[in-house]
Amino acid sequence: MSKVLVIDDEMPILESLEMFLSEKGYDVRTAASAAAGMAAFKSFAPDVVILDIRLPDSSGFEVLDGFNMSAEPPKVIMITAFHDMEAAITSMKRGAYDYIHKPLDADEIENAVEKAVRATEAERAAPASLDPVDATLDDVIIGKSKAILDVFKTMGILCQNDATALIQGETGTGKELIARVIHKNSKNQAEPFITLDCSAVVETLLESELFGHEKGAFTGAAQTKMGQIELAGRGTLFLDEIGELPLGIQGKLLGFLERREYLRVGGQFPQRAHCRILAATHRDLNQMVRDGQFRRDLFFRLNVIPLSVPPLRERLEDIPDLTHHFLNIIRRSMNKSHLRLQESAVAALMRHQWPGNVRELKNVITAAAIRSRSHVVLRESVDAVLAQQHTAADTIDTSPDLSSLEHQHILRVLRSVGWNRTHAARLLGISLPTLRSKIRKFGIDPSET
Ligand SMILES: Nc1ncnc2c1ncn2[C@@H]1O[C@H](COP(=O)(O)OP(=O)(O)OP(=O)(O)O)[C@@H](O)[C@H]1O
Repeated sequence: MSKVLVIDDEMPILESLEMFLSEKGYDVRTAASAAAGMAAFKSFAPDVVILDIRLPDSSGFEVLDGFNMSAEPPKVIMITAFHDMEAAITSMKRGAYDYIHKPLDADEIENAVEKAVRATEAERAAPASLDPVDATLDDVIIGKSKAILDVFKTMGILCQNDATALIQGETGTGKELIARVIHKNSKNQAEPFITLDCSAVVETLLESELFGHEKGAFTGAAQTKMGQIELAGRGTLFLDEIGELPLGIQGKLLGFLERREYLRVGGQFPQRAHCRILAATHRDLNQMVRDGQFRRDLFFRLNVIPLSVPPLRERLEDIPDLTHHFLNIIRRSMNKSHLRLQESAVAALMRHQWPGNVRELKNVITAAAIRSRSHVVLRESVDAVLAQQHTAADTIDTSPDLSSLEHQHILRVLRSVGWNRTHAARLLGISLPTLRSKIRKFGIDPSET
């Protein structure tokens, strides 16, 4: 039988909670002060404590700190009479499991206690030994599926030479990560790796961004400026979203790839370049060639060694390893070395279709971990994040408020592209800076997944 301790100085609350929770099958003790609460904690060893923030002899926060210093801290549900933002934030920051305000709602209390008990049980059921956090979490590509092993093979070839390559795959499949890893394993690894997102720069500035410009080349060109090709030195220039390159610049890029020479905007003397070009796109460049939107000759010139990254739904068997990897990253960034995922949650992750691919998986695990107030990310937290995503994608909002519709729609599009702002801006038909300002305006956050 799970044990619950209630600490509150209001007798009616103590009595009603004792009766209510006993009826629900819990072993309940009560205490009317901080001192009595600490004494009961030591003798009774509760699984869950319901703790009022205002107590006659001390603050509930100090009692909470005391519990958290014990060898086996209980799950603490803080309660307060005030709708107080600061108290709620302080409680969660100081390690409370949940926060509820008065007047107490029976269902809310029951749900919170049940969830806290389940979290405790999951923690006890989890293996005692922890996997050490891997030192190499950055720039590693996780996966053992046949599909990803094929990608590794092509990468191996690309690491031995400096051939141009085109990396194709849906949004969030890891194209930039792959480019970075190729660079890190190539002979010029000490040289720069520079990313230029072709869709994020307005057409008029793209040429100068790529090739640089001479002083006075156009209004506002007060100084000679190096382009990304020059800045990359003997390293790698990663051209992301190459499918968005305007046709005029496609011709100039082709000329550069063939001669390894280029002119700065407004320049007369060709510059020699040494960097390697890796390009990526989520679009079907073959189709774009057929539609006359992408130059055939440039496509063949880029696609010397094609590398196609399969969507996550075609390599679901990689999900357990990816999940483990992202959990390690979260452990490190949240400083929670004990964090782990309930085993049944992985099964739930393997049933999802992942339109936003690996980026979406990473976001879902992060959101579930942030929501979980225990060392174990419960399956129900993962389900809740996935369900929320699903609902947001499917529900037709009937709200008459235009601004909230805009907020919802932007959120929905961002989710559908795995939070890739560039793609979202394109789908929404607005510029990237406009999208950024709307994200700020509506306070949109990836943890809202
Ligand atoms: N196989 C993998 N192993 C580990 N992390 C991965 C893997 N694939 C993707 N990621 C992670 O997922 C996120 C998205 O990856 P990345 O930005 O490389 O995708 P992308 O295909 O370039 O996306 P986009 O087309 O939207 O630009 C990154 O945080 C990346 O580190």
